[in-house]
Amino acid sequence: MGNQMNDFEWPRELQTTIDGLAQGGDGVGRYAGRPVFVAAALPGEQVRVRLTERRNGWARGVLLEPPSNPAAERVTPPCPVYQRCGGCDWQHQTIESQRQAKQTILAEQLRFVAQTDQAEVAVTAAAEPWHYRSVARVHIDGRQVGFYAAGGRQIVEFEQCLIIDPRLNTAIERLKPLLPLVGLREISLRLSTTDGTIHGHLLGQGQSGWRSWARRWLAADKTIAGVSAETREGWMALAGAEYLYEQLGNVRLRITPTSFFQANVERARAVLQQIEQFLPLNNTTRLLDGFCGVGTFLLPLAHKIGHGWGIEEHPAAIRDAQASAKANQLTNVTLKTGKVEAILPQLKQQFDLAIVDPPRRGVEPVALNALIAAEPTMIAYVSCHPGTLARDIKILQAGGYSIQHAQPYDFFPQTSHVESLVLLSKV
Ligand SMILES: C[S@@+](CC[C@H](N)C(=O)[O-])C[C@H]1O[C@@H](n2cnc3c(N)ncnc32)[C@H](O)[C@@H]1O
Repeated sequence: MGNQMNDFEWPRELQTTIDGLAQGGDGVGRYAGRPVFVAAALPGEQVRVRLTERRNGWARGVLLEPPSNPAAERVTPPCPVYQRCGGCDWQHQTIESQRQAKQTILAEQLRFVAQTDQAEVAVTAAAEPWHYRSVARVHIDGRQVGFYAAGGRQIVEFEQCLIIDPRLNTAIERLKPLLPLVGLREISLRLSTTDGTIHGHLLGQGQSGWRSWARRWLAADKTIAGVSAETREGWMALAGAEYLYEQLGNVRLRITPTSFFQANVERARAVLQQIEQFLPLNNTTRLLDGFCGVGTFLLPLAHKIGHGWGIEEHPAAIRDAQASAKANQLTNVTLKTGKVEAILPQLKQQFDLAIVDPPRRGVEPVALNALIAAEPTMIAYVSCHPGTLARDIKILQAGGYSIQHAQPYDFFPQTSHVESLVLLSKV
């Protein structure tokens, strides 16, 4: 328990009424004026809570029993390992209320952190609530295969995960009889939604026997197109195809096993389409894609612009983007390896339009200031964390930008993760 020296004495258990949902997914109640974050609790519910973390200004806890007055949005989670597996924290509420909550969370972050009332948050753009993930990262111990338990490293086995693509469930079932494999701790399986092939990436203490095991896996399951392993230097191919490919717009993107690529590819396509509609691209446009990954947004837009710049810190992802640019005959892109905060200030390049899609920690202030200095007329900010998004928007607003459109995209139904697209334009 994360107790701290307190001047406020929290009880072990308490009763409260939930009045909202916090970024991060918990219900929020109050005790002696201080917020109490309660897992799996919904607004309006009166709950009895056992505290698991007590701080001076706030506490966190879990339900002692089902709420006495369950919210109308409460549903029975369909997954048999719900709350044991650390995967889906919001299966206890309807998909409609999840989406409404994501909208509220984004609106509140923009209001309270970015301090803007000007932003109207559009209705959450939604897609398939189940079986949407094209990546599954399973942990392995001997013959045990599963996901980590909530808040721990214990493996929770499952028969059919309800949020991964059914083809990944089948591949995991076919994999089990081939185990154990000495030194194997984890496999990341990625499905190409374009051609249905799967790539398996092995993590652990690699052994000489892994290569022949990989060949056996390929022979046992025809959907597995390639197997690779993590190494100290990066990665190595063990058997079959080295790369996976996904079609986005009119571009076929190459994806190395260690490169970031979106886990919900259908939503990534929807965001790309929306960016394309928002940004007034033409054949003289100078477009920046900060945090470009394998070129997910930049390359499909390249045929519509004058010149594009992509910046990405992971060398393998930039090599993928370069290979895809070449294979798709896109000669009007400059791809730079390195941190956006280091490269952008040095580029001294003006842009007409910009896309940024940073990790959860958001964009460094030095990079935001360099972006402002580059004077794009519009910025499309794709975010996986509403808090850091709102913090960064505050800086962009001070730099002369205002929000034109803000919308959550439901990339991860059944979870509290909020992905959003915000369009800003120069005032
Ligand atoms: C959320 S992903 C987006 C990638 C790409 N836009 C896509 O949709 O596939 C963020 C990317 O930023 C990269 N990254 C993280 N921190 C970075 C930094 N400081 N500078 C440049 N790239 C960074 C990661 O390697 C990752 O590829």
